[in-house]
Amino acid sequence: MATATVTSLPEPAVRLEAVTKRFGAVTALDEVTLDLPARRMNVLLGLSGSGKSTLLRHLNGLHRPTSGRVTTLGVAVHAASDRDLRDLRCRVGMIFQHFHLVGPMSVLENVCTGKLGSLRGPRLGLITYPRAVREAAMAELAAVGLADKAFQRADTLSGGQQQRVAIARALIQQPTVLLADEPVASLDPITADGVMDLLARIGRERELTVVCSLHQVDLALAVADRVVGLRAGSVVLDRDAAGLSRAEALTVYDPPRPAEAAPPDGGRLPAPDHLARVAAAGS
Ligand SMILES: Nc1ncnc2c1ncn2[C@@H]1O[C@H](COP(=O)(O)OP(=O)(O)OP(=O)(O)O)[C@@H](O)[C@H]1O
Repeated sequence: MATATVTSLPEPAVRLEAVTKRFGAVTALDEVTLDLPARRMNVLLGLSGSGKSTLLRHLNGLHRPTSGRVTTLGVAVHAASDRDLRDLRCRVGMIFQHFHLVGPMSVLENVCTGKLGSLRGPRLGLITYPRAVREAAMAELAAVGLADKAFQRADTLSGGQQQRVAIARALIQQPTVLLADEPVASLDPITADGVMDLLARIGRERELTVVCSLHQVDLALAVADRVVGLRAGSVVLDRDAAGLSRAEALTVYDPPRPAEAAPPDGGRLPAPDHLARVAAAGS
């Protein structure tokens, strides 16, 4: 299987073909086939446990599928060597719900750590990073509006500020794809709006392919170009956000009917009739 890295930006940026992921008896993803367009804000919606994080983690090889194919930026992730994955991860940034900053470290050094994947050898202390990296980190902090916090300990910042630092840490990699796993789930609604606005604006300005899981439907509709809905590991909605109504988006959260109750092996739930009608209305 070829796993060559490509230099031009493929379209779609991400392709999943019949991807199934099982954790023991649990089927987290069930035959997911999906294309995510390049240079767009792609939002994943779905109940807790529907498979959003699992899907995201397949895109940079943090998970490998039980079966099926995952292609990110032209790299066959399902078959990639560790070295191919390391190279891919230099082009695929990731941010998380709980920020994953090093609390006692300065904000600026936290941003510099985003470059560790492409620097040789360990670094300890801001001064051990090349000047060009420190300057790039300052520029990214300015881009997220936090240049004045550069020399403060990361754990003295608010949650919204910490997530902005995490965004700056991802941006210093100069990624082509940015994965965001519930980036605002720990934030109050106003701060969440601000962080998502920032993410959407930077994504547009830098022509990033963003893949972001969210729990807030209204926020998703406000920022998304494409909305993908997951239920019990299956795609039940895959639409451009333009023209997608709130009611249609909310169908992602419809409970399965009793006849669709998950079999003991955690197998696939069939899509309800009304979702088929929603899909047909959008085609
Ligand atoms: N490492 C793992 N080991 C075992 N089961 C897992 C693992 N990761 C995920 N799962 C299971 O896979 C299913 C999908 O989980 P996943 O975290 O992808 O859902 P999610 O939609 O991201 O949920 P949330 O919104 O709560 O983060 C769940 O049943 C979960 O318990």
